[in-house]
Amino acid sequence: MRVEFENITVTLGGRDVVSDASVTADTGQVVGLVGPNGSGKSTLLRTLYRAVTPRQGAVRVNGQDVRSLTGRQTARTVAVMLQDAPTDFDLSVEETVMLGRAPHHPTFGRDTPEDLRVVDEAMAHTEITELADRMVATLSGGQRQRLMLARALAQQTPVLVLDEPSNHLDISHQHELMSTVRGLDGTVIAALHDLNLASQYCDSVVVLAASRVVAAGPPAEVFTPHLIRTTFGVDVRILGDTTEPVFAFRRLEQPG
Ligand SMILES: Nc1ncnc2c1ncn2[C@@H]1O[C@H](COP(=O)(O)OP(=O)(O)OP(=O)(O)O)[C@@H](O)[C@H]1O
Repeated sequence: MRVEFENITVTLGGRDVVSDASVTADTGQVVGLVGPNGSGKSTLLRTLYRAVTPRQGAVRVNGQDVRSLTGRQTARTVAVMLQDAPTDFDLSVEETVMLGRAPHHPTFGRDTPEDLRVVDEAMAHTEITELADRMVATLSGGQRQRLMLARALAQQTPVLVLDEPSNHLDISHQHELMSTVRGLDGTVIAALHDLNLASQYCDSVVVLAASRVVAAGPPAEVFTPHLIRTTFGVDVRILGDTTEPVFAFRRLEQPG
């Protein structure tokens, strides 16, 4: 499904925290949102799953304004993996992944063999099968993050939103996660802090700074030393070749 954010402005606390942002993710693409803390990445994502209403603009999924979808239709269309997953619910890992099936059930419907198959597959994909009977509260940060991805995968939606999905993951699981989402058929939009991960796994990246989109396109074109310096305030050395650049960052020397 094609996702379009069209001239989105979001006002919170009397301030435009997203200003006139337009972003398109074509069907099957992985699009990365990058930018400094507070630049508006999460807020822009929230407009897609209707946790925030834009003051101006519209978000469309395959041409349809998300505001015209029911809650159930939204849950069947967009799955969300948040950066700080709640931990205070008294459920096992498997039961939590099963929550992802809820939008596919009739009200008070029972779990079907198909639900169990999808849940098993999602747990295997995210390497949490051996944790299936553990209570969520006992998991480590990284295990919890993989659980939240499993729940989102079990939802089997054509659009997946990831909000800083890898902040608790070790390096191997960061790559595992990105390569899992890369291998999905659906459209993925992810807020990412790691420019190397964004560069390696995203078809295109969108750079937000101070609530505005300042650049968008293929990572190799967008992530220039100039853009990284002006947006993030760090110097960058680019290693490797131009098709697979690797960034090494260094704090800007202070003048004087
Ligand atoms: N409910 C709210 N009321 C007032 N301001 C808010 C609210 N929610 C977010 N903001 C502000 O909006 C701005 C953008 O926040 P947002 O979480 O979208 O940024 P972000 O780019 O995702 O940041 P980070 O990289 O730190 O996660 C921030 O200045 C934040 O403090």
